[in-house]
Amino acid sequence: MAEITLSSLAHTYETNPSSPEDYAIRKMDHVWHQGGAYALLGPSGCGKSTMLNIISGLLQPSEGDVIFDSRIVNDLSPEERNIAQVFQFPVVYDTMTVFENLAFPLRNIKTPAHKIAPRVHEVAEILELTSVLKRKAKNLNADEKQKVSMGRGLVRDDVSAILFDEPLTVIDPQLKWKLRRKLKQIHEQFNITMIYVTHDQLEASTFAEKIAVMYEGKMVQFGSPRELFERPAHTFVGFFIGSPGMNFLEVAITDSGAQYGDIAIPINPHQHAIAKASDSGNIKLGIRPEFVHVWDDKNDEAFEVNVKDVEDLGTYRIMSFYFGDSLLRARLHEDQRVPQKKAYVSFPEQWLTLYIDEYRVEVGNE
Ligand SMILES: Nc1ncnc2c1ncn2[C@@H]1O[C@H](COP(=O)(O)OP(=O)(O)OP(=O)(O)O)[C@@H](O)[C@H]1O
Repeated sequence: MAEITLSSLAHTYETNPSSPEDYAIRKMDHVWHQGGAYALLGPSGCGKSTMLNIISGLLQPSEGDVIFDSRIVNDLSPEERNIAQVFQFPVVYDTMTVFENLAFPLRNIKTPAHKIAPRVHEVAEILELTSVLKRKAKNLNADEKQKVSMGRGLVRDDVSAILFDEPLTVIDPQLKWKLRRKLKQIHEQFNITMIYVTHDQLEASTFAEKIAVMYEGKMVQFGSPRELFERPAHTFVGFFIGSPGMNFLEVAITDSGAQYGDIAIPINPHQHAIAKASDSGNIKLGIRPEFVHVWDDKNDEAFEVNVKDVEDLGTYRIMSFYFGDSLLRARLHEDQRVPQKKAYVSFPEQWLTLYIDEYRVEVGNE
């Protein structure tokens, strides 16, 4: 078991990188604490697999160090790093039985014979593989094979960490939910560091205590699911997390607040001061649809807006409306009056976030 530190880490697949865009991982520092349940979340191509392969030792970073506790492990192989990795597609030995597949990693590290069967049975029990232990792996279906693959990762209790690279992609949707819960249970039981790569926010937030969001080779936020939702540190996090994502308005900063076209929007004084001092031409206001206040009646605090449509999503509704030239969204509660052509909305100051060059400006008391 280990704390995994990435120190000044960067990786490029190019031979002569000339710009930041040439890097699959841009220079970064990060610590994965021992025993954490983490998700690495981001869209296709943002660098998730590259990061995982650098931690496991399948890939050598172009720059920086991978440190397990206080030891630099850059030159160590995955076996020497003691990392278990579970991939998108099952890695099992077809001609072996399920029992032999699960026992294999233990035999590899010369586990005494009397300890092997109890451990294999324990892991098989958790993954509900007990009834197929004697079956040849080639006779299993895709779900069962992937469970065996995961079991092979989980069977050793001496690993530094277990890395999962989209392990539930091939799994039937019904079983996906169950397996995610199992992984969580295993994490609680064995206290092993787990890093789980996914591009699915639901998968990430049901599994992980903390989520690292990657975007264009950068880790743009590392926080709890709640932090990512309430305080997105980067516009990408606001856009990517939540359904629908955050609303954004490109604004100018005036002496009194933010200005969107000819509409003045009051903002937090601390954020206002920072924005005023900035010479950036890229300033945005963000607010989640959940935090847009939709009033039943006209009042001094509210902006009058034109409603485009209201989508019924069962327990709630999403109202799309025009604010100046921008199409924004607000979430309506089940029992809330549904506005017709006109609606009255306001943006509560505590939920209005200012972004300069795509990064969030902290509010004074945070
Ligand atoms: N072996 C390689 N050679 C060259 N470029 C690569 C290689 N592997 C990945 N890349 C590039 O590095 C960037 C990051 O890829 P990576 O596979 O790490 O992303 P990812 O977030 O895991 O994506 P996905 O979810 O699609 O697997 C992408 O631009 C990709 O095209």
